[in-house]
Amino acid sequence: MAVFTSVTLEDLAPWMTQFPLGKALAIRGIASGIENSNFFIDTEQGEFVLTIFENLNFEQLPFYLKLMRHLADRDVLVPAPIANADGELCVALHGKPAAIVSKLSGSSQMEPLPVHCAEVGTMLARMHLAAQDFTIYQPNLRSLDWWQVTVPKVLGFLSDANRQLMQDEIAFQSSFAQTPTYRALTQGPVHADLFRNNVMFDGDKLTGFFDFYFAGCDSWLFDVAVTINDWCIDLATGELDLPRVNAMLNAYHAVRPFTPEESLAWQAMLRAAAFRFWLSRVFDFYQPRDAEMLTPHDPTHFERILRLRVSQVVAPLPQ
Ligand SMILES: Nc1ncnc2c1ncn2[C@@H]1O[C@H](COP(=O)(O)OP(=O)(O)O)[C@@H](O)[C@H]1O
Ligand SMILES: N[C@@H](CCOP(=O)(O)O)C(=O)O
Repeated sequence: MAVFTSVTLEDLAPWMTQFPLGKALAIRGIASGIENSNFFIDTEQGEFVLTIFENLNFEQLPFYLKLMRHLADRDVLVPAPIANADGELCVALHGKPAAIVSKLSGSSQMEPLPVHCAEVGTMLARMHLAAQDFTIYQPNLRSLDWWQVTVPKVLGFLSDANRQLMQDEIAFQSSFAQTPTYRALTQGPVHADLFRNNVMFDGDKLTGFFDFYFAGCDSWLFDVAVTINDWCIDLATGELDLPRVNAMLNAYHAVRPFTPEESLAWQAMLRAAAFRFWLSRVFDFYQPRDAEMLTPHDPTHFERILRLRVSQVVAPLPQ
């Protein structure tokens, strides 16, 4: 279900002449993925990934593609978008925006150990630092403003207990966002969806972060919290797994030390990260998008995580 627009080798031949990759030798649709049409392409210069964007438009894409190019140029492991002869990273194919990026080797590590979490922590800190001088601004489009307009749309679908939880959390997060602690958090471009399925490993070595299409400017700590909530938990219960949490946080801290304000904000940020994905999953569950034939992600997973992050005191950040 991840090839919404089909492309043949014959379609590709004239289109590829604008890229410095030689001839396309083979093309294979990629089955996973839910947003875009993705293909592996073999060219005379090696293997690449072709993406046809099904929802994002030509105005929206430069932020994501230029951010990936900026990071790749600074040795952060991400797919490097390939420019055509006019220097463009995004070019129409079958009337839709399309891009070619380098192919990361390996596969996703869905049962990570502390060693994998440490790799992710190190690269995440390097990514935050490397993106500091990226000049294009786009907010995280799934942040507080989106939460505030989306919560009223889903409240009617929820049980009394979940409606209460959602109302309490949006009130808590709205007032937390006004505090000096929140305002002191360092902000910059963040991935904002760095789940296990968006990172590649070759054995224990990280080969790259990908799927930057939820990226935007937000607090670095929010990015860390999103990542911890997916990589460092017992998947059945949502409980934090301390060996993995410590591995990721210590590795991050060794590259980009956490600040005292970030320590104060840590628990609230873990709540924010759980809330963000509970809300989007509830929204997708009750208001499925057109033409989607996919099983929506389970919202109860992040409801469980949110309840835990609200009720349990979390261990402090390394200082
Ligand atoms: N640069 C890349 N290198 C290697 N594999 C990739 C790359 N980009 C995407 N893929 C593969 O394609 C799949 C779908 O990509 P993804 O970005 O998750 O799609 P979608 O945006 O449609 O959700 C990934 O799970 C991965 O296997
Ligand atoms: N990670 C999000 C959904 C985004 O899907 P992705 O496959 O594009 O990362 C979630 O789990 O709810």
